[in-house]
Amino acid sequence: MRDAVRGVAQHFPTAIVSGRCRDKVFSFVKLEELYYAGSHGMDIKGPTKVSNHKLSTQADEVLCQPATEFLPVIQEVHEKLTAKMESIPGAMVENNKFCLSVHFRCVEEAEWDALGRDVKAVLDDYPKLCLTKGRKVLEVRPSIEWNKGHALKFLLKSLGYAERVDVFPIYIGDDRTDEDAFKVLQNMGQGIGILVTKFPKETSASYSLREPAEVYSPLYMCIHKYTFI
Ligand SMILES: O=P(O)(O)OC[C@H]1O[C@H](O[C@H]2O[C@H](CO)[C@@H](O)[C@H](O)[C@H]2O)[C@H](O)[C@@H](O)[C@@H]1O
Repeated sequence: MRDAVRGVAQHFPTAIVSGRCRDKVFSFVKLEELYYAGSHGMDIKGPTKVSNHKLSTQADEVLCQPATEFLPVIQEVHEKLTAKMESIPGAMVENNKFCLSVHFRCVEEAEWDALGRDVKAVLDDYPKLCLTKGRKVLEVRPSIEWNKGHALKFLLKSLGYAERVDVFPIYIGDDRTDEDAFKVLQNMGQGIGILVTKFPKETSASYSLREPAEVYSPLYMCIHKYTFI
Protein backbone atom coordinates (compact mmCIF):
# COMPACT_ATOMS: atom_id res chain seq x y z
CA MET A 1 0.00 0.00 0.00
CA ARG A 2 2.86 2.38 0.79
CA ASP A 3 4.20 2.07 -2.78
CA ALA A 4 0.76 2.81 -4.22
CA VAL A 5 0.35 5.91 -2.05
CA ARG A 6 3.90 7.00 -2.94
CA GLY A 7 3.00 6.59 -6.62
CA VAL A 8 -0.12 8.74 -6.28
CA ALA A 9 1.84 11.41 -4.40
CA GLN A 10 4.31 11.67 -7.29
CA HIS A 11 1.48 12.98 -9.46
CA PHE A 12 -1.06 14.55 -7.10
CA PRO A 13 -0.98 16.28 -3.72
CA THR A 14 -1.82 13.49 -1.28
CA ALA A 15 -2.85 13.64 2.38
CA ILE A 16 -3.52 11.17 5.16
CA VAL A 17 -6.37 12.36 7.41
CA SER A 18 -6.76 10.44 10.65
CA GLY A 19 -8.17 10.47 14.15
CA ARG A 20 -4.81 9.34 15.46
CA CYS A 21 -2.09 11.82 16.36
CA ARG A 22 0.00 13.02 13.44
CA ASP A 23 3.31 11.59 14.67
CA LYS A 24 1.79 8.14 15.09
CA VAL A 25 0.26 8.24 11.61
CA PHE A 26 3.62 9.30 10.15
CA SER A 27 5.33 6.43 11.99
CA PHE A 28 2.93 4.02 10.25
CA VAL A 29 3.03 5.55 6.77
CA LYS A 30 6.63 6.84 6.66
CA LEU A 31 6.22 8.91 3.49
CA GLU A 32 7.72 12.39 3.75
CA GLU A 33 6.11 13.62 0.56
CA LEU A 34 2.56 13.57 2.00
CA TYR A 35 0.40 16.03 3.91
CA TYR A 36 -0.67 14.68 7.30
CA ALA A 37 -3.80 15.77 9.16
CA GLY A 38 -3.82 14.04 12.56
CA SER A 39 -6.19 14.42 15.55
CA HIS A 40 -9.27 14.33 13.29
CA GLY A 41 -7.80 17.08 11.13
CA MET A 42 -6.84 19.38 14.01
CA ASP A 43 -3.11 19.04 13.32
CA ILE A 44 -2.09 19.56 9.70
CA LYS A 45 1.44 19.56 8.38
CA GLY A 46 2.81 19.59 4.85
CA PRO A 47 5.43 17.36 3.23
CA THR A 48 8.88 17.42 4.81
CA LYS A 49 10.49 16.23 1.60
CA VAL A 50 10.66 18.24 -1.61
CA SER A 51 7.65 17.29 -3.69
CA ASN A 52 6.00 18.62 -6.83
CA HIS A 53 3.05 19.81 -4.78
CA LYS A 54 4.58 21.30 -1.66
CA LEU A 55 3.14 24.63 -0.61
CA SER A 56 5.73 27.35 -0.22
CA THR A 57 6.19 27.03 3.53
CA GLN A 58 9.23 26.82 5.74
CA ALA A 59 10.56 23.30 6.28
CA ASP A 60 8.75 21.61 9.17
CA GLU A 61 6.14 24.34 9.35
CA VAL A 62 2.80 23.27 10.79
CA LEU A 63 0.01 24.50 8.53
CA CYS A 64 -2.99 24.42 10.82
CA GLN A 65 -3.69 23.67 14.50
CA PRO A 66 -7.07 25.16 15.35
CA ALA A 67 -7.25 23.61 18.84
CA THR A 68 -3.88 24.63 20.31
CA GLU A 69 -5.49 26.30 23.34
CA PHE A 70 -6.94 22.90 24.34
CA LEU A 71 -3.57 21.15 24.68
CA PRO A 72 -3.21 21.64 28.48
CA VAL A 73 -6.76 20.56 29.18
CA ILE A 74 -6.48 17.49 26.93
CA GLN A 75 -3.31 16.55 28.80
CA GLU A 76 -5.09 16.97 32.14
CA VAL A 77 -8.06 14.86 31.03
CA HIS A 78 -5.71 12.22 29.63
CA GLU A 79 -4.17 11.82 33.08
CA LYS A 80 -7.57 11.67 34.79
CA LEU A 81 -9.00 9.15 32.32
CA THR A 82 -5.89 6.97 32.44
CA ALA A 83 -6.16 6.83 36.25
CA LYS A 84 -9.91 6.14 36.11
CA MET A 85 -9.59 3.38 33.48
CA GLU A 86 -6.99 1.48 35.52
CA SER A 87 -9.83 -0.23 37.39
CA ILE A 88 -11.47 -1.47 34.16
CA PRO A 89 -9.57 -4.46 32.72
CA GLY A 90 -8.94 -4.06 28.98
CA ALA A 91 -9.70 -0.33 28.82
CA MET A 92 -7.06 1.76 27.09
CA VAL A 93 -6.69 5.52 26.79
CA GLU A 94 -4.86 6.72 23.68
CA ASN A 95 -3.43 10.23 23.60
CA ASN A 96 -3.99 11.64 20.13
CA LYS A 97 -2.57 15.07 21.06
CA PHE A 98 -5.65 17.26 20.39
CA CYS A 99 -8.12 14.51 21.23
CA LEU A 100 -8.24 11.31 23.26
CA SER A 101 -9.56 7.83 22.49
CA VAL A 102 -10.87 5.54 25.21
CA HIS A 103 -10.83 2.06 23.69
CA PHE A 104 -13.14 -0.60 25.10
CA ARG A 105 -12.74 -3.32 22.44
CA CYS A 106 -10.98 -5.52 25.02
CA VAL A 107 -13.36 -4.71 27.88
CA GLU A 108 -16.04 -7.21 29.01
CA GLU A 109 -19.37 -6.11 27.53
CA ALA A 110 -20.92 -6.07 31.00
CA GLU A 111 -18.53 -3.21 31.87
CA TRP A 112 -19.27 -0.96 28.87
CA ASP A 113 -22.02 1.09 30.57
CA ALA A 114 -19.89 1.65 33.66
CA LEU A 115 -16.95 2.71 31.48
CA GLY A 116 -19.17 5.19 29.62
CA ARG A 117 -20.44 6.63 32.90
CA ASP A 118 -16.86 6.99 34.23
CA VAL A 119 -15.74 8.82 31.09
CA LYS A 120 -18.77 11.13 31.21
CA ALA A 121 -18.15 11.82 34.92
CA VAL A 122 -14.61 13.03 34.14
CA LEU A 123 -15.90 15.20 31.28
CA ASP A 124 -18.57 16.82 33.50
CA ASP A 125 -15.81 19.15 34.74
CA TYR A 126 -14.80 20.08 31.17
CA PRO A 127 -17.74 21.66 29.34
CA LYS A 128 -15.51 22.75 26.47
CA LEU A 129 -14.79 19.13 25.55
CA CYS A 130 -17.24 16.78 23.88
CA LEU A 131 -17.62 13.03 23.61
CA THR A 132 -18.28 11.06 20.44
CA LYS A 133 -18.53 7.33 19.83
CA GLY A 134 -16.63 5.28 17.27
CA ARG A 135 -16.01 1.57 16.80
CA LYS A 136 -15.56 0.30 20.37
CA VAL A 137 -14.01 3.65 21.20
CA LEU A 138 -15.15 6.85 22.92
CA GLU A 139 -13.46 9.98 21.66
CA VAL A 140 -12.89 13.14 23.66
CA ARG A 141 -12.51 16.23 21.52
CA PRO A 142 -12.47 20.02 21.84
CA SER A 143 -15.93 21.46 21.16
CA ILE A 144 -14.83 23.42 18.16
CA GLU A 145 -16.23 23.51 14.64
CA TRP A 146 -13.48 21.41 13.11
CA ASN A 147 -13.49 17.91 11.73
CA LYS A 148 -12.02 15.91 8.85
CA GLY A 149 -14.28 17.85 6.46
CA HIS A 150 -12.80 21.15 7.60
CA ALA A 151 -9.32 19.67 7.18
CA LEU A 152 -10.15 18.64 3.62
CA LYS A 153 -11.48 22.12 2.82
CA PHE A 154 -8.40 23.68 4.42
CA LEU A 155 -6.06 21.54 2.30
CA LEU A 156 -7.94 22.24 -0.94
CA LYS A 157 -7.89 25.99 -0.22
CA SER A 158 -4.23 25.98 0.80
CA LEU A 159 -3.30 24.18 -2.40
CA GLY A 160 -5.16 26.84 -4.42
CA TYR A 161 -7.84 24.35 -5.50
CA ALA A 162 -10.86 25.85 -3.70
CA GLU A 163 -12.49 27.57 -6.67
CA ARG A 164 -11.09 25.34 -9.41
CA VAL A 165 -13.54 23.34 -11.47
CA ASP A 166 -10.78 21.26 -13.07
CA VAL A 167 -9.76 19.64 -9.78
CA PHE A 168 -11.16 16.24 -8.80
CA PRO A 169 -10.56 15.43 -5.12
CA ILE A 170 -10.78 11.79 -4.07
CA TYR A 171 -11.26 10.98 -0.38
CA ILE A 172 -11.12 7.39 0.85
CA GLY A 173 -12.08 6.42 4.40
CA ASP A 174 -13.60 3.69 6.54
CA ASP A 175 -14.53 5.53 9.71
CA ARG A 176 -17.74 7.27 10.75
CA THR A 177 -15.73 10.48 11.13
CA ASP A 178 -14.82 10.33 7.42
CA GLU A 179 -18.45 11.15 6.63
CA ASP A 180 -17.69 14.84 7.32
CA ALA A 181 -15.20 14.81 4.45
CA PHE A 182 -17.55 12.86 2.17
CA LYS A 183 -20.21 15.54 2.84
CA VAL A 184 -17.80 18.30 1.84
CA LEU A 185 -17.28 16.68 -1.56
CA GLN A 186 -21.00 15.98 -1.94
CA ASN A 187 -21.80 19.65 -1.22
CA MET A 188 -19.08 20.82 -3.59
CA GLY A 189 -20.51 18.54 -6.29
CA GLN A 190 -16.94 17.80 -7.21
CA GLY A 191 -14.72 14.76 -6.77
CA ILE A 192 -15.73 11.52 -5.06
CA GLY A 193 -15.82 10.01 -1.61
CA ILE A 194 -15.13 6.29 -1.32
CA LEU A 195 -16.27 4.45 1.79
CA VAL A 196 -14.49 1.23 2.71
CA THR A 197 -16.99 -1.03 4.45
CA LYS A 198 -17.86 -4.71 4.61
CA PHE A 199 -21.53 -3.95 5.23
CA PRO A 200 -23.98 -1.61 3.47
CA LYS A 201 -24.21 1.68 5.38
CA GLU A 202 -25.86 5.04 5.01
CA THR A 203 -23.15 7.33 3.70
CA SER A 204 -22.42 10.56 1.87
CA ALA A 205 -19.70 8.78 -0.12
CA SER A 206 -20.37 8.20 -3.82
CA TYR A 207 -18.79 4.75 -3.97
CA SER A 208 -17.83 1.96 -1.64
CA LEU A 209 -15.20 -0.74 -1.48
CA ARG A 210 -15.46 -3.83 0.70
CA GLU A 211 -11.98 -3.93 2.15
CA PRO A 212 -8.73 -2.00 2.41
CA ALA A 213 -7.06 -4.28 -0.18
CA GLU A 214 -9.54 -3.00 -2.78
CA VAL A 215 -8.20 0.53 -2.32
CA TYR A 216 -5.27 -0.43 -4.56
CA SER A 217 -7.52 -0.21 -7.64
CA PRO A 218 -8.44 3.49 -7.44
CA LEU A 219 -4.88 4.36 -6.40
CA TYR A 220 -3.35 2.54 -9.38
CA MET A 221 -5.97 4.07 -11.66
CA CYS A 222 -4.80 7.51 -10.51
CA ILE A 223 -1.17 6.62 -11.16
CA HIS A 224 -1.65 4.94 -14.53
CA LYS A 225 -4.21 7.34 -15.95
CA TYR A 226 -1.82 10.12 -15.14
CA THR A 227 1.11 8.28 -16.67
CA PHE A 228 -0.58 7.16 -19.90
CA ILE A 229 -2.75 10.15 -20.82
O1 LIG B 1 -9.36 8.33 11.51
P1 LIG B 1 -8.83 6.94 11.43
O2 LIG B 1 -7.41 6.87 10.94
O3 LIG B 1 -9.78 6.05 10.64
O4 LIG B 1 -8.77 6.45 12.93
C1 LIG B 1 -9.95 6.17 13.66
C2 LIG B 1 -9.53 5.55 14.99
O5 LIG B 1 -8.57 4.56 14.64
C3 LIG B 1 -8.01 3.85 15.74
O6 LIG B 1 -9.01 3.07 16.30
C4 LIG B 1 -9.40 2.00 15.46
O7 LIG B 1 -8.43 0.97 15.54
C5 LIG B 1 -8.36 0.33 16.84
C6 LIG B 1 -7.33 -0.76 16.76
O8 LIG B 1 -6.10 -0.22 16.40
C7 LIG B 1 -9.74 -0.25 17.18
O9 LIG B 1 -9.71 -0.84 18.47
C8 LIG B 1 -10.81 0.83 17.14
O10 LIG B 1 -12.08 0.22 17.30
C9 LIG B 1 -10.78 1.52 15.80
O11 LIG B 1 -11.70 2.63 15.81
C10 LIG B 1 -7.39 4.80 16.73
O12 LIG B 1 -6.89 4.07 17.83
C11 LIG B 1 -8.37 5.87 17.16
O13 LIG B 1 -7.68 6.81 17.96
C12 LIG B 1 -8.86 6.58 15.90
O14 LIG B 1 -9.79 7.58 16.22
